Amino acid sequence: MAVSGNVATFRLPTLPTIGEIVKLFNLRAEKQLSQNFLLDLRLTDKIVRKAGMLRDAYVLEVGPGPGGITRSILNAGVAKLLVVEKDTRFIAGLKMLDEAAPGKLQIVHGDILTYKVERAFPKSLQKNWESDPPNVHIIGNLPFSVSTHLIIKWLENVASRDGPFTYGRTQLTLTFQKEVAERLTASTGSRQRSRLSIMAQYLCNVQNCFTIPGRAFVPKPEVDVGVVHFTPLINPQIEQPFKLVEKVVQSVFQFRRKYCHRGVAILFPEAERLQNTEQMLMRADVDPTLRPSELSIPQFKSLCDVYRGLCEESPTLFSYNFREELRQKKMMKKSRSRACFILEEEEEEEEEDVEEEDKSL
Ligand SMILES: C[S@@+](CC[C@H](N)C(=O)[O-])C[C@H]1O[C@@H](n2cnc3c(N)ncnc32)[C@H](O)[C@@H]1O
Repeated sequence: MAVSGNVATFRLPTLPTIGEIVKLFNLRAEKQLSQNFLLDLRLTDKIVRKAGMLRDAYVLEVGPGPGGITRSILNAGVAKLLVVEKDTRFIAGLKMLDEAAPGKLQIVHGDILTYKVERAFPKSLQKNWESDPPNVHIIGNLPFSVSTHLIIKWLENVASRDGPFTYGRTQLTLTFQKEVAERLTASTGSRQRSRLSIMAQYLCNVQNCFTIPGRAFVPKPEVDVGVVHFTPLINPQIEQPFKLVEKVVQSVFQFRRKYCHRGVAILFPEAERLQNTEQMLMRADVDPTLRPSELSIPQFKSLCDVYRGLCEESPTLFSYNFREELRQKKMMKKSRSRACFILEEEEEEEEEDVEEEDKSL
């Protein structure tokens, strides 16, 4: 099937199926690398359609593996496709695709976490941030651990308009574990609303395109997969440095089942906690008894703006680290009562919540 709606001018010649490529090159999926392959080209076509119009586009595919999505991208009539693959075993199979699509495919054996995307394509593709997105796209079905790490890195790049966003508002189409895809797109008040929802949505228009059942992959992962499309916003909904937004959002969601004042409080050293928390929530006009998931992005914006003001008034505030304070308190207690060390109830609760939030990023 060609990409629907587009009259693609390029079609790959008949090639061995992805399943045959996997057998031919003995590409057994490595469990410790969380490799799961998509062999059904109708599905890979569907993912690629969600990236938008790719005719004459410059595309970076992350983690092509045996090349299912790679074929669909080439068939969409792109000008250039650059693939970054970490596992050398896939390079020979990808070279077959290179021969079938001369001049279109560039294979990089490397790690996307360190690859310099800003050098991948010609500078002439750059567009103003305020213009339509450039004809540059990133597509990938990566292991979940990598894609979550990567999206946080790339969101920071959106904020600073560097890395893949040197070209302008480069669009991303990436897969995530279904639950992460739901968090990325969760709206105010929903159960899945989390730190990731705010960080993604204040910077991008984020769309949960569709879910791929785990059974569509070989080998079958334990979970289903969500395909998510990101288009950076012209104007971020919060105009503060990424690290400041990250700190406020992370703190608020630290105690996700409690009222939001609990999370806001940990932005401040113990000595001035109560007073500053009250002041911050009042100035930001945020009801302290809302749960973190009930806060809208404009409310996070107010919190970030007020916190920025407080940091300007007190220059050491931004470097304050609640966990560090907690760790030092624990160490002092430990040394005071080595024989029987009992955590106070509230600290235990805080520790549990901190751990719980770490798990549910
Ligand atoms: C889940 S498999 C998907 C393969 C293929 N795209 C598909 O859909 O069938 C993930 C692929 O990403 C590659 N990969 C994992 N970590 C990577 C990294 N840091 N940089 C580049 N590729 C990576 C793996 O080797 C593997 O080929």
